[in-house]
Formats: sequence, structure tokens, C-alpha cells
Amino acid sequence: MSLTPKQGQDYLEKHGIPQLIEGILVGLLHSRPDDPLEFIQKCVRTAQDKLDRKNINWDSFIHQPIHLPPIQPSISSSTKKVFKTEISEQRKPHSRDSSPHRGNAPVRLPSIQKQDSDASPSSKKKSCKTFKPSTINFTEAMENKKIVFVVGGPGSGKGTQCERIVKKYGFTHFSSGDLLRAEVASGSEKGAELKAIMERGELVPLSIVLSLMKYNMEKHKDSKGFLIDGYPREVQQGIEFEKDVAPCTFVLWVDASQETMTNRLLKRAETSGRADDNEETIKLRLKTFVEATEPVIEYYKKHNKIRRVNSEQDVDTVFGEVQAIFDQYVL
Ligand SMILES: Nc1nc2c(ncn2[C@@H]2O[C@H](COP(=O)(O)OP(=O)(O)OP(=O)(O)O)[C@@H](O)[C@H]2O)c(=O)[nH]1
Ligand SMILES: O=c1ccn([C@@H]2O[C@H](COP(=O)(O)OP(=O)(O)O)[C@@H](O)[C@H]2O)c(=O)[nH]1
Repeated sequence: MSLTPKQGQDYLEKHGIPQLIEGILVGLLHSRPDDPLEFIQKCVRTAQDKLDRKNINWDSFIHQPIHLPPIQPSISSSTKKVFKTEISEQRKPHSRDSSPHRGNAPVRLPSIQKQDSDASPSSKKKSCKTFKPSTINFTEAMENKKIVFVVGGPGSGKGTQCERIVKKYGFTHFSSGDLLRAEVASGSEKGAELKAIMERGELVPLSIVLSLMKYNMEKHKDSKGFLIDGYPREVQQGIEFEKDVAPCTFVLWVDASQETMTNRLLKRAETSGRADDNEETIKLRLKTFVEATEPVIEYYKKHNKIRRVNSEQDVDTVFGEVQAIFDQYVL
């Protein structure tokens, strides 16, 4: 079968291949890993996770020289207090609670960085040092930006809806999971530590995600709004973000039952290539969601910022609900 140059070009562009190849080459030359094929494989897996390849850019696989804070499992007493209160409220039975892990299981608190959880001026200084903002006043640059957090369990459909939101409303989209996977794909030492945490279905220290988020937001500082997908995963993460960046406009909760999420992830596992899309890690991710992220929903409910969509329906119907919410804020 003959192929015209135009048909060839259309085919490649339709599948986002030119920017993918460009991204891989730039990332490869930037990181120069010992095992280039493994690096390429990781990039391709990261790309497979993105339903819209157009989200891949020339710099998607660069191991950015951001100075991520050390991974260190410590927790401040103030953070413990927030979690204890929130979790004990969550332990009241409610309709979505079908987790076999809840009951009397010990509450596993996520690892977080003491330095970032304290509100003291000295710790604040440390967190700024970590992020190393460039020449701009970051907080000022973020003023009046629309910032929407998107929360929901693993496989609830956050990424699917975000893709559509970006198309319709032109927000800049960051998936915290994707940012972490890119760090892992970079082959850095830090990436290897993150990989282990993610494969256990646990949460990486909040200061690391916050650094990655701020670094990337600064790169898109002229965007009219940000869609922060899969974030915050724990109450303190939201508090730190709003303190360091800006208050969120609202929180979109993509709500699906644990059974639906599990079935979707198992289906996605057939093609996603994601190391954490396996039955055992899915269970752990759901457990982490119930323990750490459901309290986030309760926290923002109290602040009247939760906007829920029922993600048990088909994608178009869910997006109909999403649009009804977004149209009130962004026109
Ligand atoms: N029926 C149905 N399937 C959906 C819907 N949204 C997503 N899916 C499917 O469910 C799977 C998971 O969707 P994602 O958008 O990747 O979910 P996510 O919440 O971003 O998942 P993580 O990346 O693990 O956080 C995908 O294979 C989707 O095709 C929906 O509204 N209805
Ligand atoms: O703010 C975040 C976001 C993600 N993760 C880690 O990254 C994994 C994948 O996150 P993603 O949002 O891609 O998928 P989900 O867990 O929602 O299925 C999680 O299990 C966590 O280990 C994290 O620790 N903090």
C-alpha cells in the first residue's frame, strides 16, 4: 500500500510521535543514563499513561535540576493532630466505605517532612531553599490564577476528565503522579527512592511533590489557570500548597466506588505498563486513598470548596457534570 508524505505526516502527528521522539532524545541527552534503553522504555511507559500524547513536549523527560528535598520519614506533631482528627471523623461508616482494610486497621500516616510541616519562619526559609525560585516573585505571579485541585481515588477517572477540561478551558494540567513518574523515568537517585515508595502504594513526602509542582507552575506562570490532578493526597499537602502558592478556587472530586475503581485499573493494567497497576498495589493505593485522601475531601467540604461529580457514569455524562461546575467559574 502506497503512502503519501502527507498521509505519513498525518499518521505520525495523530499519534503524537514527533514530540515523543523529540522529548525522548532531549531527555536522553540531558540525563545521559548508563542504560539508555531502560530510560527510553520508561519514557514510552510514561507516554502510554497519558491518554493525550500531545501533553508530551520536548522537555517532558528532562531530569530537571530542581533540588528535591531528602526523603525522610518524620512527622510533626501538628501534622499528626490534623490527621488524627480527620481520620477519626472518616471512621464513621459511610456508603463508600467498602475497604476491607478500614475496620480496626492501624492508621498508617504518610511520610512527610518535618521541615515543611512547621509554620515557623526558619522552616519556611528551608522550604524556599529547596524550591529555589528564579527571578520572579512566585506568590505574586500566582495571584488571581484559577487553581483547581482534582481529587478522587486511583482509577476514578481524574486523568480522563482533566484531558477534556484542558481541551475546553485551556488550563495548564499537572498530574502529581506523572511528575513523580517523570522523576523516576529520569533515572536519578531520587527517582529510584520514589519508585520504591510508589510501588508500595504509599505517598512520597509532601515536600517533594510540592517542589515539583511549584517548579512546573513557575514554568507556566502566564497560564490563566492550573488543574492540579491527583493533589492534594493528604490534608497537610493542601495546607502547604495554599500557604506557599495560592488558595485553590475549588476542589473537583471525581467520585467512584472502590469496586469501579478496581475494575477500571485492572482493565487499564492490560495496556498501561504502570508498575503500580497490579492487584496488590491497587489494594494498597485504595487503602492510602481512604486513610490519607478522603480526609482531604472532608477538610475542603468544611471550607465549602468541594464540587463532586459522579464518575460511575460514562465519560461524556461525567464531563457534562464537570462542565456545569467549570462554567460557573471560568468563562
Ligand atoms: N466507564 C467509565 N470509564 C472511565 C471513566 N473515566 C475513566 N474511565 C476509565 O477508567 C480508567 C482509569 O481512568 P484514569 O482517567 O486513568 O483514572 P485516574 O483517576 O486518572 O487514575 P490514576 O492515574 O491512577 O490516578 C481508564 O482506563 C479510563 O478509560 C468514566 O467516566 N466512565
Ligand atoms: O501527590 C502525590 C501524587 C502521587 N503520589 C504517588 O504516586 C502514585 C501514583 O499516583 P497517580 O496519581 O498517578 O495514581 P493514583 O494513585 O491516583 O492511581 C501514588 O500511588 C503515590 O505513591 C504521591 O505520593 N503523592
